[in-house]
Amino acid sequence: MIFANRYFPATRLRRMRRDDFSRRLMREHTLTVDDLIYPVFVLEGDNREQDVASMPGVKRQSLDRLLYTAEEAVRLGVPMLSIFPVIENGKNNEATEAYNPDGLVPTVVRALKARFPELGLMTDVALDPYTIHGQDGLIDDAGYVLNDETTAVLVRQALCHADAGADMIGPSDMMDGRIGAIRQALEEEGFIHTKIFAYSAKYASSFYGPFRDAVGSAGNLGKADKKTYQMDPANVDEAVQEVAMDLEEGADLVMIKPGMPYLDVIRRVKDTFGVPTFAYQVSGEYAMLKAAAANGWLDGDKCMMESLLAFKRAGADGILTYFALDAARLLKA
Ligand SMILES: NCC(=O)CCC(=O)O
Ligand SMILES: [Mg+2]
Repeated sequence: MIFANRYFPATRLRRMRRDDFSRRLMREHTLTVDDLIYPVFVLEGDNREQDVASMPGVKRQSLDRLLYTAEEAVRLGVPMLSIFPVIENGKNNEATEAYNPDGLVPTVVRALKARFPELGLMTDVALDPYTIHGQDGLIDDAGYVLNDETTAVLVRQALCHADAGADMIGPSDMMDGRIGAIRQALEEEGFIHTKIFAYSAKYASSFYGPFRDAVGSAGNLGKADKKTYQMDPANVDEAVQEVAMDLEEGADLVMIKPGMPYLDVIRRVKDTFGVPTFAYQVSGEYAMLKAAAANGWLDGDKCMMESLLAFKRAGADGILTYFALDAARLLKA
């Protein structure tokens, strides 16, 4: 008999796997509620709630309804919400609504902070909800997204969110130099505690489709793509460079997005920098798992928990996920 492992049978790895107690003792990674960030979609107006067809279980809600969702997040111990606005009126080429102090996001932040001061709030800093063309920045006549002109608007947007009480600013736009510009402006205006959660390695992914349905930017974007500013899915050294720059410029936390198809990037970033590193399990990942579960092809709860644990194993400190409340409920049970 030929043994692949010459120590066999002295070493039987199945010995430790045989019983639940020994499996628990040797478990290397765990998922807890502290790892979860819940992205929410907010609508203008009152008493409004809409299902997102491609994201079963996810809703767009007006503020009065969102307060109940926030209350549930607090009850379950989820540390933070990430707020995404659905802008129905006021889109233009200059994205002026992005820094309106009485706009949807600042209004929602003030109301949530007043009601649930202990619940962390992150706001998205990017112009795609506010532009007619659905790009994350200002464009020139050829449709090219202008870096420095966009950054100037992002700075105004970030200050507007910080002034409303946002705990974390999440620039998701991928302009060069925007973390430094935002950090400098925050410092100058006295917002020294406002954290910057940098979407550092955001790939030009096809897994964002359902999100664009949710915020209603899919129609605006049409057939255009974001490849001149988001990263090429083929690259990983470039992600390291992106993260290095964002940290140098003053980011407090960094993100890799999407999640599950990019676990190698998470591991590389965590090992290289050892800083707070997060994954975004994006809308397309959520939709895939939900669709398979709805068909009876996968066990939805088990695959959800396994996918979230995989981010921890890959080195992530936490995960932005549309499953946050569902996972928190299971963890509590
Ligand atoms: N800036 C936020 C996103 O693009 C979210 C993507 C997704 O969940 O698909
Ligand atoms: Mg960058």
